[in-house]
Amino acid sequence: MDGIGYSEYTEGNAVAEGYTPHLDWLLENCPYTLLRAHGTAVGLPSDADMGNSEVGHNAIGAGRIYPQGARLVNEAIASGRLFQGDTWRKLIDYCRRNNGTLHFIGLLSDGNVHSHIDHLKAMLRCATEVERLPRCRVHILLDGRDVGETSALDYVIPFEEFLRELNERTGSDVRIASGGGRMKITMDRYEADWGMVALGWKTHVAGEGRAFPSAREAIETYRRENPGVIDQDLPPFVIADASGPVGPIRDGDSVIFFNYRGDRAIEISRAFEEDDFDKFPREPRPKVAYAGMMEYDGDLHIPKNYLVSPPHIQQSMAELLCERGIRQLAISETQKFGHVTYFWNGNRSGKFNPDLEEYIEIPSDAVPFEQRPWMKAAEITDRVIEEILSGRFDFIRLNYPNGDMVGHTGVYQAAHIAVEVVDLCVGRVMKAVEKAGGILIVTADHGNAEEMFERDEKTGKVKLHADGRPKAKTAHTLNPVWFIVYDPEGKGTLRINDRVPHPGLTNIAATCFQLLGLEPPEFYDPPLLLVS
Ligand SMILES: O=C(O)[C@@H](CO)OP(=O)(O)O
Ligand SMILES: [Mn+2]
Ligand SMILES: [Mn+2]
Repeated sequence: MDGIGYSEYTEGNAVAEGYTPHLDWLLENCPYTLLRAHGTAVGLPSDADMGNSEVGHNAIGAGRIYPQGARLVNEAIASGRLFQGDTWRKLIDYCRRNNGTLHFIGLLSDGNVHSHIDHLKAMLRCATEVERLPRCRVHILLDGRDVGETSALDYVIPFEEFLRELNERTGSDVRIASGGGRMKITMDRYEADWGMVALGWKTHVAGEGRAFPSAREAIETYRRENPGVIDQDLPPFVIADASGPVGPIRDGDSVIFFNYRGDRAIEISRAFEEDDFDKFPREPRPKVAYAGMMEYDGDLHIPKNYLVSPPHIQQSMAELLCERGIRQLAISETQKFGHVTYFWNGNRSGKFNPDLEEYIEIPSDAVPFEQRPWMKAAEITDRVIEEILSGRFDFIRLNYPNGDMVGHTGVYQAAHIAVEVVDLCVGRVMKAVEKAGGILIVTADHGNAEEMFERDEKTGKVKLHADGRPKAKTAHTLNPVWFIVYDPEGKGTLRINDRVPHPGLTNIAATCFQLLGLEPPEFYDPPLLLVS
């Protein structure tokens, strides 16, 4: 149940306020516990970091905690290693030799899911103060999904001030060159909508699009013209002065995509790197040196050059279950397909053993999900029931994206429907599991839909707009998630082991081994159940 967490608050809680008879029944009748799904429990820098799907699925699949991208980049910057590495040197030398510009493209916020603005600032400082590059350009993707839904100017205004001060001090010329909402351009994932990447290319690379004198004016104008639009959906813009766009990407330039998380960074990286590329016409396609903050796909080696090495996740559960001959199915719709495959398997896209594994992707709708909160849950369920009853698999993992994808829209009524849809489908899966003589685990990778209104951190009170409406929250949460075991035949023989210290997502893998009758690897975090 992606993005369905537990919160004691009921106001703005689409899970508590939704009609969820199956979930209610499970919590009434089955062993369950709450798992930590954020912060250090999933390898993030601090417990102030909310959970997300990458770290959540990595943790579930890996069975133990790995320091994650956010932490690895912090460390590489703090130690100076990032700036001594081959990739940084190569990009600096390339644009210096060609009298080119150093470009940065990425998500401008401190959400710490895909990126962190402090990483960008540290690189700009080094590029100007230390490397003495005369010119840098920044292409900003507006967030509103991992941070407040209309917080773009809270980042853009201080950032413009930071650039002004930096330019004054170093004599360099650093400017914002283009941008747009992250759900409109550049950050598509799992090939759901290449059109977004094509539009990002046109904006950042060609410098084509509606022109504004500054990012601030672009944002203010778009908000005035489209009342109610939230940052992630703001249209693209190009910054121009009297002589035209200030920062198209040209031959001899270097480009750093500064997001560290892979799913939404792979497509744009492919557009920069692949010679045989047929997803959209790249006109122009400048000769540049390109690098990502991290290696985004460890199997396909995308991109070729990266600044920081990703966590090297090994011996994740899918791999070890293959070694034990367990036949496995992974299933979801496009929006979360990579989550149950690529993230679950430690950020690798290939199978471990094609004879034992099958991956099913149900194509997602390409619409804003508040318009289709049911998404493809029914289709996923039809298919999984067929597969459960076929007896072809020993272990099935399934992701319902609704709580998360609809939660991100900030539309409360839609989130309500999303949660009820998931509950309805869980009910259908329960029946199939019972018929097949299996066991069902119901859990989640992090919260979202259980907290649809912003709350004051100190008082816990819901924040309100001037007109009294609650402020929508689009981001993930710090809440724990349920871990419920439905064992229709077991007659109460399974119990939660209360002695497991600080249970979190990383305890799930060993628990699956336990339920499959296998000894869990001793380097996994301990299983959650007592089996008697
Ligand atoms: O949509 C996304 O990219 C993230 C939020 O930034 O959500 P999730 O981690 O659930 O995929
Ligand atoms: Mn998720
Ligand atoms: Mn999400």
